[in-house]
Amino acid sequence: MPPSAVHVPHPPYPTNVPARTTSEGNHHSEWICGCGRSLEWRKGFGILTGVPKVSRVTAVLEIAGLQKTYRSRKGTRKALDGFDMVVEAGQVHGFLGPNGSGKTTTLRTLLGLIKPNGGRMAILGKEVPRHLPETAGLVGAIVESPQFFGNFSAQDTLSLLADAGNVKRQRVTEVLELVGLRDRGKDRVKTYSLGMKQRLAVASALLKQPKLLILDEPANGLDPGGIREMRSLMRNLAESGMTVVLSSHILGEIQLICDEVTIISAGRRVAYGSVSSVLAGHGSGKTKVRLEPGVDMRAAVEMLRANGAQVTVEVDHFTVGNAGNPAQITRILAERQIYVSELTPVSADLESVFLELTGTAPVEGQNRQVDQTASVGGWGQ
Ligand SMILES: Nc1ncnc2c1ncn2[C@@H]1O[C@H](COP(=O)(O)OP(=O)(O)OP(=O)(O)O)[C@@H](O)[C@H]1O
Repeated sequence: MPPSAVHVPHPPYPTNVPARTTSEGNHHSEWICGCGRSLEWRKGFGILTGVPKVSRVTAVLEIAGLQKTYRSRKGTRKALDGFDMVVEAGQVHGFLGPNGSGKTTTLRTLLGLIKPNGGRMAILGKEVPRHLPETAGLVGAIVESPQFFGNFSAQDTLSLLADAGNVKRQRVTEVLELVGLRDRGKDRVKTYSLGMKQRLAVASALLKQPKLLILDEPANGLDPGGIREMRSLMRNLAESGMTVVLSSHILGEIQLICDEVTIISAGRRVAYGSVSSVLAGHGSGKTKVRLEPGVDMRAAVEMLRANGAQVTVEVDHFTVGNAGNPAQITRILAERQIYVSELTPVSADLESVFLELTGTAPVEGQNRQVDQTASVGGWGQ
């Protein structure tokens, strides 16, 4: 059945129906028209058959099986290899991946700047690129560093964009305030620092009060204070109902700010879900050990090292890096009448999980090449 035959305009967006996730992490959602009928033609779009239907659309962004191969005289390069992504309404969603993993390709494809070779995408319940004209006004995006006229001020730049997009001039003042450029809004852009230009870019993406904001490295060039301000801006926007997709290499920042993350490697999704669930699946392999007060920590450490443990000593505790079975630690120490008062697995942080999942952890004595984890299909062949 062709889409037009069943498509009834959807309720504006989005609903508060929670997404459901299986133990395997599969996302289950059903696409329902305003009339309440299921859009059967979307069945192949990441929807599992035989799954009970939720009553409304909850995903602001849904990508399924996206494929993109760049072709040139030199050969082909597979940038996206069946990539999937789901972003629920009102989230700050981190989009992470090493250099060359396919993030920009995904975002550019989503915005209609690149044609995919396969897969399906929908923004705010509408398939793109077919419905891009309807969704374009609802999406604000900075995918590559935007170029501004150096002789224009931020205010001139935004006013021009506002006029072109039928946005009220009042909104220019609001977005300048939001991104912290109020006092420099009348200065020429060529006098701006990198971070100030970045703020202007975010302001331009916010002009239309988009429902979905896509930002590629928004913290690029920002000072620590600016990064913190950007973080609270993102959170405030999400709290006001906007959905924010954030691509960044600053993983500590992502861990602080994002509700959920999608990790891409070699054009495929390798992990997704809430930050805590992604972390929960990956222990650090380290165990923190604290001894009873007054016990000789140095003797305990020596004993463990003699048994092959990799121990890092901190001020009032130590960490064993390779304790496959933490009971070994207590056994070795107890044999010498040394007793532990704390034995805690150290949880992984997003950076170490990222490095593990994407295979990009530095290896001593090796210079990893950017494409080392990519699936390269005959470049130069
Ligand atoms: N126009 C192009 N022609 C050929 N190959 C391309 C083109 N654009 C991107 N690629 C290749 O596609 C792959 C994915 O690139 P992409 O820019 O999507 O990565 P990325 O995850 O955004 O990287 P980064 O974090 O460095 O910005 C890379 O191997 C890149 O070299």
